[in-house]
Amino acid sequence: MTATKGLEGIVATTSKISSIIDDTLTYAGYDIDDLAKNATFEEVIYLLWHGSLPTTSQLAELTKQLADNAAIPVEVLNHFKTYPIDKVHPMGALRTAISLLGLYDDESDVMSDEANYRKAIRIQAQIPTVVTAFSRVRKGLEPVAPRTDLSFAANFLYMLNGKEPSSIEVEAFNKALVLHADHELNASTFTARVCVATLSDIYSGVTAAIGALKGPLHGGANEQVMKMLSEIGSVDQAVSYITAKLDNKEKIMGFGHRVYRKGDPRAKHLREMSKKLTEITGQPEYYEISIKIEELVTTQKNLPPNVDFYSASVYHSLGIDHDLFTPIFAVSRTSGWIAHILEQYSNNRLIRPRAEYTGPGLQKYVPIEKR
Ligand SMILES: CC(=O)SCCNC(=O)CCNC(=O)[C@H](O)C(C)(C)COP(=O)(O)OP(=O)(O)OC[C@H]1O[C@@H](n2cnc3c(N)ncnc32)[C@H](O)[C@@H]1OP(=O)(O)O
Ligand SMILES: O=C([O-])CC(=O)C(=O)O
Repeated sequence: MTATKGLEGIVATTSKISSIIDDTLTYAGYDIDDLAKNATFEEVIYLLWHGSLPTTSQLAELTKQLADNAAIPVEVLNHFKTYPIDKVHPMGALRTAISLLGLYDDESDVMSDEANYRKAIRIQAQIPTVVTAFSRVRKGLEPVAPRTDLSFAANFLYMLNGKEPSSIEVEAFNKALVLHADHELNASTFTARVCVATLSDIYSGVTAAIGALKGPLHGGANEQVMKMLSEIGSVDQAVSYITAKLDNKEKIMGFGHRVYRKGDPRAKHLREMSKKLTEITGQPEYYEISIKIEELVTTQKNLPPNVDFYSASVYHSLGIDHDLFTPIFAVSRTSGWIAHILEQYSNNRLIRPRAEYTGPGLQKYVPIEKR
């Protein structure tokens, strides 16, 4: 038995949900470029969960189900108030809150297809409420109740800020949600599938996935990108900052990818949005610094930006706190995690690979007084 470090190139499952072939990303056969330009996030949820785009009535039904289930139990809201609020990262709060939501769901451990679909709706509907309510509670503000007349993207920004977003803000946020929704067998999705392949419940699968997304080599990179942009501060500082990091063999967050070689097709949509939004907010430097970093890292390391790179300046331009960037990734990726969880249940086998043993040879037990 020989191990493949990081399981690189190992095909671990079949899936109908999304594919990355020759650097092209598709959701159920639809090119991400097409979806990013045309689709709402609600349509993408339907596509990932059902394998086809919804009709008008199917979309209306899903939208209503999401709206009807968006409120979260008061116990979860009260729980936030018990957290050591100034020390808690919102990804830790989110991981705990999704687990907690499972305790208040009467169907948490009911494993029928119908119950699993109802739980899927509840989790997808409630995750924006959890993220936005936590954000407000930690600032001493009252949570804003979800509205039933706004789109998923608009409702998130409304619950976060307590005021209706502009159309360009909704367009940008919807696009970001569409672009982050699914990505084949990335680390957090694999985690979710491993978890539920033991026939554990959906809440456990999503909680486990949030834990995996949190790391800076995966979803946590977007917050780190913003930290880097803030540290650089102006275009003329970019060369010395990036060169020093690369000379020091440090990774530049938001660059590189395990699967893409020529580049991440999602990045260009966010680059375009970043340009537009930073002009509107009067902070074009964040876009200009990003462009300079891209030029440096692609020429010096031949590494293109991934989805996390330009999402940072997009979310910053929407006025979103930097430590909410990764929870927002989770809000979107929940749609993909759930699609994969349901697919795993539908054709399940325990996921249990082997390890190549590299420890000592056979030892004889030595009594403690003789060691
Ligand atoms: C949504 C997402 O999860 S997208 C990814 C988000 N993560 C990041 O942006 C973090 C920065 N990027 C990385 O750490 C990596 O590119 C990963 C984790 C995304 C992919 O990593 P892997 O396929 O395991 O590649 P690995 O980390 O082994 O890197 C291969 C080589 O490229 C270098 N490299 C990879 N990414 C970077 C980077 N961002 N900056 C500088 N060098 C890099 C490595 O140092 C390594 O060099 P070496 O062979 O000289 O040691
Ligand atoms: O696929 C990956 O390894 C990481 C990624 O880009 C994603 O999860 O969107």
